[in-house]
Parts: sequence; C-alpha cells; structure tokens
Amino acid sequence: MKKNNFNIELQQLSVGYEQPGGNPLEILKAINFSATPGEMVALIGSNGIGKSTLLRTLAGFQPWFSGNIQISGRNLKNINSKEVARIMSFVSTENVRVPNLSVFDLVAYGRFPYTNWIGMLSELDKSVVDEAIKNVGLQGFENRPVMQISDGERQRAMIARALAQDTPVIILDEPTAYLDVSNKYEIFHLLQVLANKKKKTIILSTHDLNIALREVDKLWIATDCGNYQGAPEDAVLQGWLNQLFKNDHVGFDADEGEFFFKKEFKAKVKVEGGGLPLTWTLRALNRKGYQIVMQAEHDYRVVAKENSWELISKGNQKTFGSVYELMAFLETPK
Ligand SMILES: Nc1ncnc2c1ncn2[C@@H]1O[C@H](COP(=O)(O)OP(=O)(O)OP(=O)(O)O)[C@@H](O)[C@H]1O
Repeated sequence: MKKNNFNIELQQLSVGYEQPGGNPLEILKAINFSATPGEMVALIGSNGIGKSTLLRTLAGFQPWFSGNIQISGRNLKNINSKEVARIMSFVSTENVRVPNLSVFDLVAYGRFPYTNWIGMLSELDKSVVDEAIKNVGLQGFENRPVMQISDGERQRAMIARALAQDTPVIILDEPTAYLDVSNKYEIFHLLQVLANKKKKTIILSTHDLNIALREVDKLWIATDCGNYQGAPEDAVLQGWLNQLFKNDHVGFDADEGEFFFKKEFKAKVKVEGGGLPLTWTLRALNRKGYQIVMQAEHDYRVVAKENSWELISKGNQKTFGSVYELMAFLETPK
C-alpha cells in the first residue's frame, strides 16, 4: 500500500462548462475546500447544484475556469494523466453494460496505470485484484458477469476497481445511490475503514444526509448562498443544514439531527407518557401535522402507555391498542 501524503486543496475554484458560442456556464464558484490524508469527506448539496461537476473536475476529467486545484502543493494542471491515475481513482454510479465482462475483469481494469503496454496482468496485479475483491466482500463473484449482479454488488465491484488502482485518494460520485439502507450503511462503513485503517482520502457525494452526518469526518456543503467545509456537527451548529434546500418546506431539526417537512398544523396535542411509546407517538403526530404542545391549552390530550393509547378531548376518553388506531381516529372527520 502506498503511503498517503496527498493534501488536496481547492482554492477559489470556479467550475462549469463551455457552451456553444463560447459562453462559459459557471456552475460553482469561489470554492475553497480541502481534504487531508485519512479523511472521509462528503460533498452535499441539492440536485443540480454541481456536485458531479466538481468531483469530475477534481478527478481531472474536465477543465475548470479559474482558481486552483492543488495536490500536495502541485497544480493538478501540471500533473500528467498517468501520474494522476496513480494518485486518484474515480468511482461513478454508471451502469456497466459490457456483455460477458466478469467482476474480476472489471476490477482488473483498475490496474491500468501499472500494466505494461499490452495491458497484461502480472502475478502481483492479479493478487492486488484478488485482495480488492476480498476487501469489498465479493469473493465467489469473480466469474459472474457484471450485467448479472445486483446494484449493491456492482457498487462494491466499482469500489474494488478503485482499490485495485491502489490510489491514496478515492473520489466517489453518489456511491450509495440505488442501494437499500443496509447496503448504504455497509458501503459507508467500508469507506470509513479505508479512510481510518488504510489512511486513504475518501471524497464522496451523497444525498444520504442522515448517514453522512453520522459517519463522515468533514462535510463540503455547496449551496446557492455560499459554501461550507468543516465537521458535520459544526455545520449543524452554524445552521448550514437549513441552507441546503431552496424549498421552504424542508427544514433541519438540530435537536433530532434530522430533516423534516414543514406542515401546517391541524390541531394542538398535549402528550404524556414515557420511553419508546412516547417517542413514537410524537413521531406519528408530527408526521400527520399535529402540533405538540406542553401548555394547558390543547385540542387533544394523549397518554401513551406500554400497549395502549388514551385520547382525551372535551371530557370524552377513548382507548386504542396501537398508534395506527389512534391516528386513524384522529384523522377521521368529526
Ligand atoms: N455536460 C454538461 N454541459 C452543460 N451543463 C451540464 C453538463 N453536465 C451537467 N450540466 C449542468 O450542470 C449543473 C450541475 O450538474 P451536476 O450533475 O454537477 O449536479 P449535481 O449536484 O451532481 O446534481 P444531482 O444531485 O442531481 O446529481 C446542472 O444544471 C446540469 O444541468
């Protein structure tokens, strides 16, 4: 394994596309982000803000307008593509549609910066590929055609390809898109192990904000009102999570550490009880748009017990056997 002493710095970077007629289409500007060895970074921002554009630019796949990308003090523009391929690997979510391409072959493509001119794999290359496949838990899949494996397995194979490339920096564009929750966590965990134990720098874009908030060392946040980098916790404390979406209906609850949809309140409910029944009764009431109040003035009072829910309103009392029944009653037009 190569030692990672690559510091990445984006300085006043402006990225985007040349348009027909030569007009520059600037997508993100004045970006000042950095990543140090062994750090796991998540780039977050709303749809279309420019995450893929920024990551592709960082990986050296497209030119930028102004500013600098510095890799350990060297301008990326001055590093030739072969050397870049030994520093950074790039994982996208693109579906691989090559008939008969096996998982082993896909991962072996990662060895391209090291193979000879006819692309022959040495014994060392083969053992690196085997090791990469093992690291992502795909042993036994080596001969399976990539077109016949699941999205989660393909995502692991793509990460294995980056591991086979054996670069100190791995850039991943939405590595957890299309995955179920368990696979999302597994991929985040795998990437975290690579950052913590192998000291790789992991830079990924994601829409899995709740997982990113819990798992990464640093957030790069791109918004219309400016950009932020720092610990996820600092981002919350400084109110950056509320800047993420242009939509006024989505807010971030800093106490719960979760995003929520702002709704108009239907009625005021005072809730009593304790433990999990209380927590999940509050969740259900929130979900359906009831305002939880502590004070005496309320439309309903709910007492959440272990296996029953009492609803008191205007002197009447009813008992329910589940949150579902309670909510169904509340939602029935009176
Ligand atoms: N090749 C291109 N030429 C011109 N504009 C492009 C090109 N590719 C993307 N764009 C535009 O650049 C903007 C940013 O796109 P990008 O894919 O980087 O956003 P993103 O943050 O990754 O979005 P998402 O979260 O939806 O994947 C979009 O408005 C998009 O339409």
